[in-house]
Amino acid sequence: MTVSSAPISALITLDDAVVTTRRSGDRLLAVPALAIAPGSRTVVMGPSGAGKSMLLSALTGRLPGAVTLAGTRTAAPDLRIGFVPQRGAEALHPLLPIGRQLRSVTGTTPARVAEVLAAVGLDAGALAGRRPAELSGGQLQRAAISLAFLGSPALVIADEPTSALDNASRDETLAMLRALSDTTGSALVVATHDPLVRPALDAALIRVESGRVTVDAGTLAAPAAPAAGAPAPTVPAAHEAAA
Ligand SMILES: Nc1ncnc2c1ncn2[C@@H]1O[C@H](COP(=O)(O)OP(=O)(O)OP(=O)(O)O)[C@@H](O)[C@H]1O
Repeated sequence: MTVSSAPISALITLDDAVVTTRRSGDRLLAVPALAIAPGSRTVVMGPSGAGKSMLLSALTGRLPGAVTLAGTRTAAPDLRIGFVPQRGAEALHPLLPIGRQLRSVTGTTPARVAEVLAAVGLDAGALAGRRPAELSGGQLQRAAISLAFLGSPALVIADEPTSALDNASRDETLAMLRALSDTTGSALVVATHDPLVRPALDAALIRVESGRVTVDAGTLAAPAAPAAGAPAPTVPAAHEAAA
């Protein structure tokens, strides 16, 4: 496995990457060529067991111990990746109040946490002091999303972030992810079974079938570069690093 930290325009690339089991050498995933551009949105779709979660792991470069990755993976220097799991509770410590854990994980202030919770529609005054078991599934997913974006990552990866939600919470969550990726400039890669996710996110499409990854032609184009002299994408106050 080659890992490069040379400056590249893509956040992450995989070239001729193959994931196999260590014990039997069975091939679980093959990625001919894939690049995740800054600020892009991508949906990964495919049947159960096809290799969607394995592809997300391969993008992060952190794979389960039972498998190995061959080929070439490049990543932008100091790349920060936020993660949103299927159920928000999986991203949260079960015993700590929400506000306290968001503060301690990211080293930020209570005011900043309140700001970030407000950005995902949560009232910090009412919820920051509660433990995860005292929040609904939709509220937990919002808290997990705020945690994923809190560190201003260049890339947020989400593994079936809406599959445990009802339709209303799903639609709100997708709108939130889209708005956050727009306003923060973070790229977004979302694995899902749900065909509604891609149009809701206005995302490019990667298909995974029986471990084979294909990219819909032209859908992973990088976003338009800012005009010369244009300011860098602005990050709203709720997503700026704490002073
Ligand atoms: N830690 C592991 N060790 C060995 N094989 C694994 C491991 N994790 C997953 N696999 C295998 O890799 C293949 C792809 O699994 P993966 O979890 O990526 O599928 P998926 O497309 O995300 O499925 P689902 O939609 O059901 O979550 C499956 O055959 C699975 O059994």
